Amino acid sequence: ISRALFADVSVLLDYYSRFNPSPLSIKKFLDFGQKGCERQSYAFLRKELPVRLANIMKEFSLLPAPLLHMPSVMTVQNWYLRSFEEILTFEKIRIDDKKTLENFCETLIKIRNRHSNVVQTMARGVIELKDTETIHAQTEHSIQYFLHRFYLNRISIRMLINQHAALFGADLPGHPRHIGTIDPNCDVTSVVQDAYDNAKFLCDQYYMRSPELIVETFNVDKSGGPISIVYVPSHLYHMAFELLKNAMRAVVEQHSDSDEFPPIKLLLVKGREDLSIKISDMGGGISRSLTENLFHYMYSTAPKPQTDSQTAPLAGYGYGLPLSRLYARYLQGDLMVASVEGYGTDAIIYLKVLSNEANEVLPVFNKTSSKHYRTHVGSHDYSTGGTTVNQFSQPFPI
Ligand SMILES: O=S(=O)(c1ccc(O)cc1O)N1Cc2ccccc2C1
Repeated sequence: ISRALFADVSVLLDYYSRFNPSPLSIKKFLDFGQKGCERQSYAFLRKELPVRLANIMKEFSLLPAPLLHMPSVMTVQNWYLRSFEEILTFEKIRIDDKKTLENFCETLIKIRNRHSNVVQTMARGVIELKDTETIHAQTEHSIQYFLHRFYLNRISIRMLINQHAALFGADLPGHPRHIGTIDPNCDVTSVVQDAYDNAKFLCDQYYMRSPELIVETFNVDKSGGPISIVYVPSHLYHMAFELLKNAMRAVVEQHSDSDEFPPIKLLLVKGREDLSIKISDMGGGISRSLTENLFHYMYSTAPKPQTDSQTAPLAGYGYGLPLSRLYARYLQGDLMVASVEGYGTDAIIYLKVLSNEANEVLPVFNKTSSKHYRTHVGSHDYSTGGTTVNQFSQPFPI
């Protein structure tokens, strides 16, 4: 980028990163989709998208220098810079005639396509870093912290673009009753069943057999009808598919020499506040010390050659679990894994039942977030008798 242009862009980055992103609830998305118009969406997005882009782009510069200078990370940064500039060209335009609205929508779709491989490209950047140098605790913490926020920010930007393109753009029309990517009556049981059918298909292809699924549902409002919420079916599908794949793999590998598998149990309960989906497998489980690694982005997406079956079953887990948890957290839900080593694992998805409570959760660039890139994760404030790391970072002479 030419020097003058670069100076100009960094001024704009500073300006837009000073605004906090404006979270929308799934109810607001729904109401706007049913009665909002393209001009209003345009007026909102041409400010909100630069704000969300600038907030995460400022955080890029806080990344540990070694990662920041990895070729793949530089590539992703350039995609963000170009997209940021392209949207800003609409901030200067006064008129919002039909042609401008069309150009805006085309620009959003071009940006969505440019960023389609961001997850893989960033993953490659982390692997490039791992292959060039050892990663210290602080660096690992900063990378984990950044990637959670970076992917959450990306989910939110793609949600805004997808809604605008689906409602006003040339995107293929989805379900007639869907509002953009949102289903006002998302039938959770049928989405989860779809996820199981597809995971089963893959499992049968790879292992020649697969465990059955037993579904139990409870609806506290006793309506007796299907359990449904206002939600984004593609997000729910992504989460359920990931957890069912993990459960199937665990059961098949744990019971490889027996001729029948313990079934995977899925409990679906719609409470007053939470809709919970618990997926229980008897796949042998995982120790507590390894459970936290399940959500680390450090594990390469290309699985390491498994030396023996004793090595952690999580290597090569790719980003499926951490990204699935971000989809849940994006609209104030959550995803948890509770394992009983030697027996099996429960994985639970929590979603908000009330659409006005399902607000976007958006990372904000400020002093608090910047602190996370500086604090020293090494000093502990608990002693466990093992190698207590003290401020001298050497074990006490015992
Ligand atoms: O770590 S797990 O307990 C496990 C983790 C997440 C999940 O959703 C379900 C799970 O079951 N598990 C994954 C796996 C793969 C191969 C062999 C054995 C195991 C055990």
